[in-house]
Order: sequence, then C-alpha cells, then structure tokens
Amino acid sequence: MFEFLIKKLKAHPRKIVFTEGTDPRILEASARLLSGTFLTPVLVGNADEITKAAEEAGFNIRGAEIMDPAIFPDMDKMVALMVELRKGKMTEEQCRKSLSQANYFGTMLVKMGYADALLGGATYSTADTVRPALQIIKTKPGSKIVSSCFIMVRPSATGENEVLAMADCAINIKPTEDELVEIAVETARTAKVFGIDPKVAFLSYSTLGSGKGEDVDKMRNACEKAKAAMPDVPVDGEFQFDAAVSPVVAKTKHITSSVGGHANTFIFPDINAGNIGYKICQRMGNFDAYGPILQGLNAPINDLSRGCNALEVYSMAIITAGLVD
Ligand SMILES: CC(C)(COP(=O)(O)OP(=O)(O)OC[C@H]1O[C@@H](n2cnc3c(N)ncnc32)[C@H](O)[C@@H]1OP(=O)(O)O)[C@@H](O)C(=O)NCCC(=O)NCCS
Ligand SMILES: CC(=O)OP(=O)(O)O
Repeated sequence: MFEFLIKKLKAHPRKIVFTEGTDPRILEASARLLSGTFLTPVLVGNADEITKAAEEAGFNIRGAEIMDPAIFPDMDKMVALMVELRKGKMTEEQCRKSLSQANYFGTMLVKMGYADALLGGATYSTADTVRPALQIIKTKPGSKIVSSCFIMVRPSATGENEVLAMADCAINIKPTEDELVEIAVETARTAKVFGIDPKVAFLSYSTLGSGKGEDVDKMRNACEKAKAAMPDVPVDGEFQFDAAVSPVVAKTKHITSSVGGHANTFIFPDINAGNIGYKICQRMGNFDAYGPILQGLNAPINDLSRGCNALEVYSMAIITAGLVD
C-alpha cells in the first residue's frame, strides 16, 4: 500500500523521532525499519531504559539513535531557540521544563534539523502530541489551520484495496464553515497522494435539506464554498452517510450529482462525529486506519492513536517521513 513512499525514502533516506522510546510497539516498528535502510529511528528517552525495554521485548534496535533530554549537550541552545519561537508566550523556565518532556524535546529536534520528521502519540494523548507542534512548528504558508485526516484501507474481494479519506477526526473540535472548507481542500489533496480520486461529501444528519438546524446550514454553506474553492474536484452535500455511500439510498434521497452514493472523501461536521465515525469504520468495518495525518503543519509531524499496533506505527512512520517535501 505504501510502496510509493518507501521508494521515495530509499532515494532520500530520513530520520524520524519517536517520542515514546521505550514503548514495545515503537521498538518493534523501529526494529522493522532498521531492517531496511531508508528510515532511521531516533528514540527519545534514557538509553539504558530503551535498551533494556528492547532486550526484554526481543527487538534488535542496533542502528537506532537515542536522544535523552536529560543529557542533551545542546539543551541551552534549544531552550534559547524555543524562547525566541514562543515570542513572549513562554518564559525561559517554562521552556526548559517543557523540553525535559519527550513531546516538546522531540518537536524541537525536528525544528533544529536533528531529524526530518516526528511520530508520537502511542501513549501521549493527541492534544499533548500536537500542541508542541502547533506552538513551535506552526502552520505552513497558505494554511490558516492545522487539521487532520485518516486514510482508511480495507482489502476488497477483487484484490484491490478500498481506500477512503475521513476528516477531521482528531484536531479541530468544532470547525467553522471556513475551517471546514480548508479541511476539505487539504483532505482532497491528501486523498490524491494516497491514490484516491476524491469525491468529497459534506456529512450531516440531513440530506439536501431533509433536516433542519444550524449544523445542517453550516455543512451546506461550507459545501458550497468548497465547490468554489476546488472547482476541479467533485464535491456535494449536505448528505447523510448512507446517501453518500449507497447508490440506492442516494437515488431514493434524490441526489443527482456524481458524489451521491459514490463518495470516498468524507468531511465530518465536528470532532465528535469524525472521531466516532472513523473508529466505527476501523473496529466494526474492518478498515485499517492510518492517521491522524496532520495537514497544514509546517513540518512532517504526526500523531498515533493510543490503540495503535506495531504495524500501524511502522506504516505511519513511513507515511510521515515519506511526505517530507
Ligand atoms: C489541538 C488542540 C490540542 C489545541 O488545543 P490547545 O493546546 O488547548 O490550544 P490553544 O488554544 O491553547 O492553542 C495553542 C496554540 O496552538 C495554536 N492552535 C490551536 N489549534 C490550532 C489549529 N487547529 N491549527 C493551528 N494552530 C492551532 C494556537 O494558535 C496556539 O498558538 P500560540 O500558543 O502560538 O498562540 C485542541 O484543539 C484539542 O484538544 N483538539 C482535540 C484533540 C483530541 O482530543 N482529539 C481526539 C483524539 S484524536
Ligand atoms: C486519533 C485518536 O482517536 O487518538 P486516541 O485514540 O489516542 O485518542
């Protein structure tokens, strides 16, 4: 599934920071990465503890770099840079304290060029993984917000994978109309990277006015703006999920566009719907969930679900570093 990214990495090998250096899933994924030569793990933590955890779990991590904030020789330089980047929002003392933690330290390793990418969140919550990136790395030029999407993959009977994109399931709690437009544009772009020809549905509890309410209006208005923002991509809504994916239901609910019944890129109204929706798909629909893949951030940093397994860590590491420009 991600061979195209491995090929890219083989041409330009990278280093990726893992903020949870002693987690067995991270160690297993690192061992697997080290058996290739395209992505070097940089494990954050105490070297003795990491080595012991790897030995106990039976994983060979020879070749991985280990970076321990407690003995990092350039810590003063790192603190000074973080104080400058936080522009009066954090004191030197607050920055030094933050940098003793793997999430902030790892993010600064990327900022300072010690590594190319970062993957965290095996035990850190999404908020604690993403906040340092929002504060230090910031949005890339042209983006107003950082958002996220999941690439959902399920093998089909034909042997071809069924691949969907879902957003925003992890970052923006209650996106505004304009934020939903930005999320849709970024998600259509991400979908294309993963071989999806996007058909974007704005989801709701209403299909084309069948239900009333502020949230329906928000999705309908955002959908109209998204159509204007990406005229070359099929976009439609507001749709209920069944009308978005079932051609029969789409016909019954009088949808005439090519998106109805055939959507593969889903924009949820808020994080409640998005997070619950992708997890239902993953746990009851047998989809593998890759993400949350952050969009609009000025460096390749990604989060994991704490429910992830080692294979998902391995794949997300390749996705994260493979998306380096
Ligand atoms: C992402 C999240 C952690 C940010 O929350 P927060 O840290 O409380 O946010 P704050 O408002 O204090 O902002 C912190 C910084 O991030 C920036 N920021 C916050 N959300 C942002 C976004 N979506 N895009 C870009 N920047 C953002 C703020 O501008 C601020 O920058 P500054 O400190 O330089 O001024 C929060 O939106 C969140 O908790 N989201 C849900 C995460 C979650 O639980 N997901 C479910 C499981 S995946
Ligand atoms: C993405 C997500 O839901 O993360 P977690 O399961 O860690 O909360």
